[in-house]
Amino acid sequence: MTAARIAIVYHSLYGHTARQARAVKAGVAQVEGAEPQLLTVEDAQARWDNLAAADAIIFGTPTYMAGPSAAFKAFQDASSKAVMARGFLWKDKIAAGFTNSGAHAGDKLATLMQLALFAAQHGMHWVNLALPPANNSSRGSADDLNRLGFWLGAAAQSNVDEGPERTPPESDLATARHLGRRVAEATCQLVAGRRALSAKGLLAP
Ligand SMILES: Cc1cc2nc3c(=O)[nH]c(=O)nc-3n(C[C@H](O)[C@H](O)[C@H](O)COP(=O)(O)O)c2cc1C
Repeated sequence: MTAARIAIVYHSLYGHTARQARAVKAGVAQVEGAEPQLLTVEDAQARWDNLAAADAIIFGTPTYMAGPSAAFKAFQDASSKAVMARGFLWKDKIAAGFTNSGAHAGDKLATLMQLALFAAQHGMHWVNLALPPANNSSRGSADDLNRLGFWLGAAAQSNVDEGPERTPPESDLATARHLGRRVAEATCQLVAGRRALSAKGLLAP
């Protein structure tokens, strides 16, 4: 069986989003046949061929000033020349996203929307979170999966006076694992479907 290759490209200045990225990777690794590869934005810009060979790319960045961090944006901008101009190399790959910030809302939605638009510019298929919003009733709690109530991707909140060994909380890391697992499942289905069509000579070039 051909493995589904899933790259996770992220930036993290202080380590909090890096913890979230490792949780996404752990979720991918839960799915048989899925091979995660964790890359910082700096690594990724030295290994564009790795990303071109991936079946899915999950993008992760802290929310800084209501959007992706400058380092993540530099990676996005570099992809114009290294990916789009070289022949739309990410077209038809699966994409998803996650972000982490200090405030509970913190304008994280703006970051996830920017990541989804970025994926659309590359012709990728966006996979959402598919979890009900939680922590929104008298029976809810901050321990709930998707406690921050996002749909487009996985969100995490890190207290600004605590290091990454203490924050984000386990509920946000579990939400990140959920996203990784969901992307891995969707990617394995896509890879298997393409292989089946190819065997029948029905896959469009
Ligand atoms: C330049 C800068 C801008 C920030 N802007 C936001 C923001 O718009 N919303 C928010 O909730 N937190 C904001 N924060 C807090 C960070 O998102 C938060 O500390 C996050 O955990 C940092 O992630 P990192 O450790 O992966 O770098 C900002 C922090 C910095 C340094």
